[in-house]
Parts: sequence; C-alpha cells; structure tokens
Amino acid sequence: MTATILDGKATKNAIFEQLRPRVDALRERGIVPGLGTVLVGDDPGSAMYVRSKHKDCAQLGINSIRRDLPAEITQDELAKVIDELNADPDCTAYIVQLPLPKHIDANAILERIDPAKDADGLHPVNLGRLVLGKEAPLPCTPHGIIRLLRQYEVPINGAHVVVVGRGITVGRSMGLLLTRKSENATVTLCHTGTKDLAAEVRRADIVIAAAGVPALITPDMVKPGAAVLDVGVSRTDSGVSGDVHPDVREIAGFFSPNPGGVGPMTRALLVSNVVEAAERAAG
Ligand SMILES: NC(=O)C1=CN([C@@H]2O[C@H](COP(=O)(O)OP(=O)(O)OC[C@H]3O[C@@H](n4cnc5c(N)ncnc54)[C@H](OP(=O)(O)O)[C@@H]3O)[C@@H](O)[C@H]2O)C=CC1
Ligand SMILES: Nc1nc(=O)c2c([nH]1)NC[C@@H]1CN(c3ccc(C(=O)N[C@@H](CCC(=O)O)C(=O)O)cc3)C=[N+]21
Ligand SMILES: [Mg+2]
Repeated sequence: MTATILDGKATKNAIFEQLRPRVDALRERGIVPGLGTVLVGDDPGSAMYVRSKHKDCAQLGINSIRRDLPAEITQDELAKVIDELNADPDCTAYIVQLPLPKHIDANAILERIDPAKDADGLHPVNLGRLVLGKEAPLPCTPHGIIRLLRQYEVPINGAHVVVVGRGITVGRSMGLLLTRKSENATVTLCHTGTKDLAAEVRRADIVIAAAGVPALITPDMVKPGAAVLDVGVSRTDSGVSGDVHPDVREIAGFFSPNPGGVGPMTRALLVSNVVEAAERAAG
C-alpha cells in the first residue's frame, strides 16, 4: 500500500481563499489586520519561518510588523518590545519566535503578551481557556493538524491517537484539542519516559510525530493503514529531517510529508488567528 498524501500546501491555499473575503471585509471597514513577529538572534531556520509568515500575510493584504532583535538583548529590553506591541493599535496579534536565547526567561516573556493578541494560542490564559472548554485562539500546529485530517476525511472520532512528544507548541496542546468532545479521540502522549514507544505507536490509528528526532518512527512501528503525520524538524549537516522514516509511506494509509505537510498548515492557522483577532477587536 502507498499512503494518500496529506497535502498541507494545497490545504493551506484553500484556507487562504476562505480567509481572503474576511480580510477584504475588514479592510472595507478601514481595518487592516497586522501580524507582528519578534525574532531574537540570527538562527537561519527561525529567520526563514518569520520571512515566510510575512509573505503569507502579504498575499492576503495583512500588514507585517517585524521586530528583529540582537541575540544579546536583555530581558528588560525584550519586555519593553512586548509592551510596545501590546500597546500598538496596528499590531492585531503577534508571535515571539521560539526558542529564545538561554539568558532570557521565555515563560516570563510569553506571559507578558496580551492574551487578546496571542497569535500562537500558547499564552497561559489561552491554554487555560482551552482546558476549560472556553473560546480561545487555538495553538496553530495542532489546529492545523486537525484541519488537515478533516480535509482528507481521516476519522478522528473514536480514533486512538498516539502523539510522540509533550512539548507545549505541539504534543501537549495536540492532546488538549484531540480530547475535546468535538474531536473525541483517545490520546496517548509519549515522551522520553515512555517505556516501549514502538508498542504504543503500533496501536495507533493516527500517529503524530513531534519529538524533533530524525527518523524516530520506522515502518515496523506503524499499523498498516494508519495516518502518520510528520511534524518534527531537525537540522543536521545533511539538511532538514523529519521524525518519520520515509519508508513509512509504504505502510501508512495517510501520510503528511515534511516539508509540505504540517508546516504550511501551521502558517495557515497562524494567519487565521490574526484574522479572528481582528474580527473580535472590530466587534
Ligand atoms: N512543522 C511545524 O509546523 C512545526 C514543527 N515543530 C517541530 O516539532 C517538534 C516538537 O516541537 P515542540 O513541541 O516545541 O518540542 P519540544 O522540544 O518542546 O518537545 C519535544 C518532545 O519530544 C520528546 N522526545 C524527544 N526525544 C524523544 C524520544 N526519543 N522518544 C520519545 N519522545 C521524545 C521530548 O520528551 P521529554 O519531554 O521527555 O523531554 C519532548 O516532550 C520540533 O522538532 C519542532 O521543531 C514545531 C512547531 C511547528
Ligand atoms: N512561537 C513560535 N510559534 C511557532 O509556531 C514556531 C516557533 N515559535 N518556533 C519554531 C517552530 C517551527 N515552526 C514551523 C513553521 C512553519 C514551517 C513550514 O512552513 N515549513 C515548510 C518548509 C519551509 C521550507 O523549508 O521552505 C514545510 O514544512 O513545508 C515549519 C516549521 C513554527 N514554530
Ligand atoms: Mg519548543
């Protein structure tokens, strides 16, 4: 069997076409949504993601507000940039690109973001609202994964989903979204304390690999016909690698490639959060 490819690029384009009339409607009311990005240091990967996010915005007529800052910036200086974006009426919503340099207390910075301007959906208040089942901007990568599964009609209700990784950006928030009544999945979250990763993954109808370990998921670990989503990104000397071994394609029923799968979906749902924040602010 060769898996059906979950095409994140095409699905992102479809989402953009749904967002376009909403951006146009805001602009007709004199409201131009603006996405802010805060990038600290000169990691080439992070710089590339930030560039592509602004390109996405330009495509839809959303303004870009960029704060590119030196790696040596102090906690207080960075906090001041956050305060400025919170106060800037042109900045509808923004993200602080992670990771931040080691000398920065990242949690203190993330908590300082105005929750109403949280484009990532990762502010503690918004994660708390998600836990409580209240409306909140949703974490972009997990939300993108759900939209991708729905686009290809992969059954989620009642499915056993194994998520590899419990990071806040992907794994842990993925579990929160999937266990809502609207998704109704049964979720196993795996991490470095998991005793037998292969045995856990083998039971999964849907595997979400978000550990950041090249080729962690091998064909022998996958139940034939399962949906496998490759989220992890590792930069090695030989280029960029996902968490899923390429031969898994021959075993899986659905497969999200990396690149071309979850990455573009993350960006689509980020832009969607900006549009929703602008609509909420406009009333
Ligand atoms: N394509 C996309 O759109 C995006 C991709 N990413 C990528 O997804 C990955 C996850 O991101 P993030 O949530 O921030 O990650 P974190 O680095 O915060 O978390 C990684 C998780 O993976 C677990 N892990 C590491 N090695 C293993 C292993 N051998 N077996 C089982 N679990 C393991 C860790 O376990 P423990 O907790 O025990 O340490 C940890 O929970 C990264 O590679 C990131 O670059 C992130 C965002 C968007
Ligand atoms: N506050 C914060 N929020 C994030 O969402 C966040 C972050 N920090 N730090 C880093 C990770 C990583 N991440 C990606 C986004 C898009 C692609 C993406 O679009 N990738 C393209 C490939 C791009 C290319 O190589 O040209 C693809 O998969 O097809 C990948 C990874 C978001 N992250
Ligand atoms: Mg991380």
